[in-house]
Amino acid sequence: MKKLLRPTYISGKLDPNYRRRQLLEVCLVIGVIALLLLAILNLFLFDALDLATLDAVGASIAASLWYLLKKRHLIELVSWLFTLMIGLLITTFLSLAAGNNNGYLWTALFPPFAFFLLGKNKGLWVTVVFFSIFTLQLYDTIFVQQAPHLTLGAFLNTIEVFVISILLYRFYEKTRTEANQLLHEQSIRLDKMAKTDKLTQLFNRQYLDSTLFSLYKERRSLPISILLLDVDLFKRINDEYGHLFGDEVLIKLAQRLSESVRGYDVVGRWGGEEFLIIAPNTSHLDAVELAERIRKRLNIKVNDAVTTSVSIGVSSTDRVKSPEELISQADRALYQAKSNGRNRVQSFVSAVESESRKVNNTV
Ligand SMILES: Nc1nc2c(ncn2[C@@H]2O[C@H](COP(=O)(O)OP(=O)(O)OP(=O)(O)O)[C@@H](O)[C@H]2O)c(=O)[nH]1
Repeated sequence: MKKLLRPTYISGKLDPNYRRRQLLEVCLVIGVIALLLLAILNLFLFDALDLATLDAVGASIAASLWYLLKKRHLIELVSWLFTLMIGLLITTFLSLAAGNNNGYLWTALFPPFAFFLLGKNKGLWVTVVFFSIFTLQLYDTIFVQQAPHLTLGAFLNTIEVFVISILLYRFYEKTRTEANQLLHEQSIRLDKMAKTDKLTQLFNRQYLDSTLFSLYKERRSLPISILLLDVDLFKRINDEYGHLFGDEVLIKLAQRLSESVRGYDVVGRWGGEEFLIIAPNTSHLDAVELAERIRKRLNIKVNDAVTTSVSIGVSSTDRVKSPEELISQADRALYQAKSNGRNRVQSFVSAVESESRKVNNTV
């Protein structure tokens, strides 16, 4: 019941509800227009008030379903009501028309709607129930009411077509759902690959760039801070223990790094042995504190001879005019941290102060 009343919103063409919604919308709009026209014809041309009333009721039901679909986004509920409505329409028509025409051909329309709108399992059960009712009606028409043009052969042929169409439509629906599912999983996998750095499994530079740009655009009163982090003397580790060992160290550092940040921080590999942390809604002081905590946690004893250390440059958006400037300030701070002896955090603000102090002393 909860699922029936849960609104679902329109997303891209990969959304399994996209085409269901389209089919329902088209059918309901056509239904409202056709039923209103029939009501007018029945009232003014054929003087049949009872049929005109029936048409008007049908048009109101179709319009209400359209409202539930378009304005309330209740696609599950509308799918069920629409399928049941079609089933009722056909059974009512069959019992009115009896065997006077080939009206039972309308039953062929039921499975495509039921399977497409309700899925392979619910569609199967609903179709079986309605086909059983149609079969009983047909039996009554042929053998009880002795319809003139229908024979035992017609009855058997119809049942055979019922069974085959149930099997075929279920097969098509299964194929369609599986293909959709596969596409969906592939698009998730591709999306992940496009964002991820292969070695460390952190976000890659492209993703960091685009995230920083969009966060910068949407920033509010609180600043965004970034931490640019570089592993110290990493070349020595590579030279002494080999590139593969260097890779393992990078993976270990990346793991520790992602464990050290808060859930809303974005961590990625900026390139080589450099990492970037984007800390949204974080003041410069808080970012420096965060950097200090990270620096301590990344002092990892990799083997008896090697303990890693990192240098970190910190900058914040309250002092910049663009994301590029934010990066360049963090880069300058990082450079200072390296020049001041490595294994330290350098805020851009104090980096500038110490640079200007140096200039003043020289003058
Ligand atoms: N194993 C491994 N090494 C890498 C990777 N990317 C970059 N490097 C190495 O990282 C080293 C970076 O060295 P440098 O830029 O000289 O800096 P450093 O030795 O870390 O010294 P400082 O930055 O000044 O502390 C180079 O030897 C690169 O080859 C990688 O994916 N795997």
